[in-house]
Amino acid sequence: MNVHNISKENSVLNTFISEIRNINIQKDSMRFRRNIERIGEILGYEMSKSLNYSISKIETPLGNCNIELLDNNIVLCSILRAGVPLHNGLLNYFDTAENAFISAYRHHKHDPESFEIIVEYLACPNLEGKTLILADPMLATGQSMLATFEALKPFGVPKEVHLISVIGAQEGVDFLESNFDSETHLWIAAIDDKLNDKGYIIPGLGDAGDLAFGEKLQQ
Ligand SMILES: O=P(O)(O)OC[C@H]1O[C@H](OP(=O)(O)OP(=O)(O)O)[C@H](O)[C@@H]1O
Ligand SMILES: O=c1cc[nH]c(=O)[nH]1
Ligand SMILES: [Mg+2]
Repeated sequence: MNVHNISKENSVLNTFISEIRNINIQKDSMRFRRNIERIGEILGYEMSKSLNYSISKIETPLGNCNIELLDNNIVLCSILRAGVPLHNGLLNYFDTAENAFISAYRHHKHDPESFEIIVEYLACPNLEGKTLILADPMLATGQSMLATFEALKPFGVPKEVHLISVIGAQEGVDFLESNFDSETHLWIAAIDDKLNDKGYIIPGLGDAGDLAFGEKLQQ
């Protein structure tokens, strides 16, 4: 897998990452969602540099020019719930992308430290030969990303797969590296050191779904 850790280079991205992590600023859910969206825009822009382009002739009011435009047929798939603002950010840049949504949540069976991933809702176009972007802001154990990717398999074989995440734990990145093929790309805005015993990223930011949309009752 090709891992692109965008925060290796300083940029305005650092501001948005610091705000979603900051215990005070993150309480403003509108700002939290907007920051995730802005990070989605930046990750999408960085990812776009790896896509395929071909020359188009553009007529301006004063003449013609050639410009290389995106060839890829993109399907943008986000993991509910926390993926929604990230999806919006990516869709801001990939105007003609097709869209897919899939749900994944942690179901705690007996104790708070063990869980399984439940995939229930799935709406997806044909993926055959397309460029699949699978987006989820938090990459903790990596199990949601893998479970959703497996659930998408009946929809066709994508030409390219790009995973997009905002904050990951090194453990989750390693898990994806051993479960996705070497051609897959991971575009990520920050990689943290570890997970706690409940599978939360440390230092991370807390619960992204709750920060974006409010607390939910455990099922
Ligand atoms: O890498 P993993 O260990 O699988 O964890 C990451 C998952 O956890 C969060 O979702 P959560 O289950 O909190 O659902 P939510 O988006 O509805 O809050 C996050 O959005 C990922 O989907
Ligand atoms: O740290 C984490 C891990 C999973 N889901 C989150 O929202 N945060
Ligand atoms: Mg989730």
